Amino acid sequence: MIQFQHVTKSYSGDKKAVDQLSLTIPDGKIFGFLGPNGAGKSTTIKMLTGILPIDEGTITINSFDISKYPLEAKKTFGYVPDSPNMFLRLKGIEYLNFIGDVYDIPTDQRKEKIEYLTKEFGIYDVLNDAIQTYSHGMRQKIIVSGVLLHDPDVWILDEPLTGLDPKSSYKLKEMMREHARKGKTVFFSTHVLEVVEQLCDEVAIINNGKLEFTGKMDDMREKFSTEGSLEQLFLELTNHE
Ligand SMILES: Nc1ncnc2c1ncn2[C@@H]1O[C@H](COP(=O)(O)OP(=O)(O)OP(=O)(O)O)[C@@H](O)[C@H]1O
Repeated sequence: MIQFQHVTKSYSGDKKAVDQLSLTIPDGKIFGFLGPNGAGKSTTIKMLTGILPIDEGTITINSFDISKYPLEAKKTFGYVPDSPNMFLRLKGIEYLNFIGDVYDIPTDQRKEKIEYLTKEFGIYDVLNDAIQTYSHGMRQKIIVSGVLLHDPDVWILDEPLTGLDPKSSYKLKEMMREHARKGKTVFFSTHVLEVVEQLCDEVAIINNGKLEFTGKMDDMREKFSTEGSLEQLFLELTNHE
């Protein structure tokens, strides 16, 4: 479970990138964090994962406060960032073995899992190439494989489907469903309404740093259809490339 309590963040000046966000992400559900470009999704996820300090409020992941107990909190989650341009000089296999070392995954299990995951995502044959030679989608797949390799309880995914080919996107969605079915936590962000409609059990909508809505998908549809003030937001969430 993830809990945000009155979380606020400004980069500079008065404008708040995230403003008094309070939100609970339950276990056993796929939870979508939806908002147009610049709404505050990545800032929220960067605070959640301990990359950015929180100005005000608290965030707990499986009861560990990310500011007070960062190591304990970090052991419980896996994170796929929106930009997969990391560890570019490593070969794919070196990156996955590095993750295996960090999370103490026994060598025999590691080999089997790496083979399974990278075959599922169609990157097995390029594991001996440097990540910098990979396309955006392939870089994303190696990072997703790294997260799945250590199989954390809590998955935090920032725009995970952007840049994935349809087959890999389908596979990742299936894996997210399976993880939630096992009673684990899946929290992902997107600026595309259609993605949450396909995938989510529950959704939170953020706009200009503020929470506009949180609840079940049917209630979100109802809110969009009945509240005229949300029309512009709805257009921004549906009108994408
Ligand atoms: N490093 C930064 N310095 C200053 N302002 C920033 C920085 N990063 C983000 N912002 C601002 O904070 C606000 C929220 O940005 P954020 O990246 O969290 O939005 P987002 O919902 O993730 O958008 P996108 O869908 O485009 O990734 C925006 O107004 C953005 O311009």
